[in-house]
Amino acid sequence: MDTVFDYEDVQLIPEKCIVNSRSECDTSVVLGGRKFRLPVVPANMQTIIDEKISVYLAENGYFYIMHRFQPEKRLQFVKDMIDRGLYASVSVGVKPEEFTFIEELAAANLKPEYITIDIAHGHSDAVIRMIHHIKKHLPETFVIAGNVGTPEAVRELEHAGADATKVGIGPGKVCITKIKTGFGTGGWQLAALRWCAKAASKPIIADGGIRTHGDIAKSVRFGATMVMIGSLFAGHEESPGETIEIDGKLYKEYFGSASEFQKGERKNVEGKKMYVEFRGPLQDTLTEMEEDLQSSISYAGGNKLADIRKVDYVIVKNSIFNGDRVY
Ligand SMILES: NC(=O)C1=CN([C@@H]2O[C@H](COP(=O)(O)OP(=O)(O)OC[C@H]3O[C@@H](n4cnc5c(N)ncnc54)[C@H](OP(=O)(O)O)[C@@H]3O)[C@@H](O)[C@H]2O)C=CC1
Ligand SMILES: Nc1nc2c(ncn2[C@@H]2O[C@H](COP(=O)(O)O)[C@@H](O)[C@H]2O)c(=O)[nH]1
Repeated sequence: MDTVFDYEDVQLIPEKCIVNSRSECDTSVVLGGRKFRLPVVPANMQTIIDEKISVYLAENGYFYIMHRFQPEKRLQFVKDMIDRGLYASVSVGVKPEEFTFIEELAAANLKPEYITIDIAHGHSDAVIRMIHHIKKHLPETFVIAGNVGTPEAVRELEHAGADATKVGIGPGKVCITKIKTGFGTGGWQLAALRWCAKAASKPIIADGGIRTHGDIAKSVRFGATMVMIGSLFAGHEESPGETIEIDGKLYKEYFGSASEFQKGERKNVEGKKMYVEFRGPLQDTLTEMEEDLQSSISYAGGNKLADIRKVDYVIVKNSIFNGDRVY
């Protein structure tokens, strides 16, 4: 592998503008035959997404993936979304009861449009077995498999039948995998994305490490079709995490899916809890992301998302913030 770098080490190089207004730039993306307004999906974590947010995102043209941490509610969730005329998008693990859940969906003739296999170390036979299981019982469902961090893993999961792979092991804000195990793409997630994207023949979802809206454009440049984001979505008034007040300022709870707060025990803990600053309504962030991405497309000299893929870049090793705070 050649040079490695992360989001903050890279700047994209502008091309001559071809639009008269940033509003002409189209940020939409197609995944699994559906068109979404943004190439962004809030992380399938319990402090990021819930039923209400899922409905809001589906109704308003955004992609969502419901988390898998209240398994007793999942079947009804799929049914409710279908009854409302909305697409259903849920997550599964790989334990035996998760295989049963797929069979229950099929038996009830409930066919989610999207199922995401959400495992820390997705390059595994267990994930391959689950891909085969979903394709056998729900052949029309679009299967996203992850998480992985190598081209070999992308190829193997695609070969097993995955329709998209999710790349990112350890770059997350509440992740401690990199510290506790010494493994992962933390610190070089953007280069890992590029490495994986070169091997991919199907869409890639870049997962973790997004700290600014510009990082979304950088992900697209290096091969992502969609970008999964946790921390930037944790602080909204709709966010499911607890709201606390410190010295008159509001904060929201954000914890890892492999943290003791999620697991209820201190076993194989690879995640932590933090508090993020309150950011107001979710739609304000989605609108700002869209505006910023429209601007990115204009700097790329284009009018659609794919035009970002063509731009050149420089590596500026840890210097783009020049000592400034991000916000
Ligand atoms: N993207 C990332 O960097 C990471 C994300 N996470 C998130 O945390 C949540 C929990 O993940 P996960 O622990 O996989 O889910 P589960 O706790 O559901 O574990 C899934 C299965 O995989 C096994 N397993 C877990 N990790 C490994 C491993 N390193 N090697 C072999 N087998 C393993 C588990 O067994 P056993 O527990 O007995 O080993 C279990 O049978 C998920 O939402 C995941 O996305 C967690 C860590 C990293
Ligand atoms: N290593 C861990 N990674 C985790 C855990 N819970 C979630 N995640 C991953 O983080 C991203 C979100 O990253 P962010 O930088 O946008 O906040 C999420 O989608 C998961 O892939 C965990 O407990 N440990």
